[in-house]
Amino acid sequence: MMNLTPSGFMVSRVMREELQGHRGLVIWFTGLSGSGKSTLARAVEEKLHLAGCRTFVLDGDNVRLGLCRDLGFSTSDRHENIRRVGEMAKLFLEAGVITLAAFISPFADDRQRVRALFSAGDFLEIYCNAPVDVCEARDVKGLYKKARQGLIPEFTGVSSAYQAPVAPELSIDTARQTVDQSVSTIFALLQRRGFGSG
Ligand SMILES: Nc1ncnc2c1ncn2[C@@H]1O[C@H](COP(=O)(O)OS(=O)(=O)O)[C@@H](OP(=O)(O)O)[C@H]1O
Ligand SMILES: Nc1ncnc2c1ncn2[C@@H]1O[C@H](COP(=O)(O)OP(=O)(O)O)[C@@H](O)[C@H]1O
Repeated sequence: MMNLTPSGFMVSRVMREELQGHRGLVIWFTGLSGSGKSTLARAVEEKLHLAGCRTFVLDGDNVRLGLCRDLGFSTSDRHENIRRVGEMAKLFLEAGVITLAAFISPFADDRQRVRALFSAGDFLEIYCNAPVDVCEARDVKGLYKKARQGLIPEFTGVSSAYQAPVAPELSIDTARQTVDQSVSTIFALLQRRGFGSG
């Protein structure tokens, strides 16, 4: 394409991980608006941080105010949003960080392309599974109400599709579980993968 040569640096991912004492990881939360992605990403991050891990949360709302401020919610803009976030998560992984990405990421092919950026074991997909009526009843930001009034076009679950993951590493029923139960379920998986002390 262009005349680009990736640089080799003196400090590798493995050297960073050895210095800090744990591996990097990408934990990707997908689900409807209000399904619990941000809540769980924040809670898991806090617990990992207190256990001495280097962490960072990438979240739809904050990324869309900066890096992706030029993007809206059309299918092609969501596609570009998830592509950029996937690439950013890859950079964070090289930096050795445990990255918690919380994006609706409604389309299966976009999520698959993100997954393909990573080696097995470096990427965990967590489906925050709650029916749209539960998310709508929560209406954390009042967006469902606006979407039903026709004030927000292409709103996921109302006027834009959400394709549920078929084989995520974890599917969490956030409609039935408490936040604490969901955090424990995630930590059980992380501990099986050698992360955190619980
Ligand atoms: N049309 C439409 N559809 C869905 N969501 C909308 C829309 N307009 C604004 N918002 C707000 O944007 C947040 C979702 O951004 P994402 O980057 O996660 O979306 S996507 O993955 O590109 O589909 C989403 O945040 P969460 O509620 O945390 O999911 C909303 O606050
Ligand atoms: N098991 C659970 N996991 C995550 N959130 C839950 C759970 N049970 C109830 N909730 C509530 O659901 C809401 C989810 O909102 P939020 O995390 O902003 O969702 P999202 O980031 O997916 O839009 C919060 O008010 C949270 O307290």
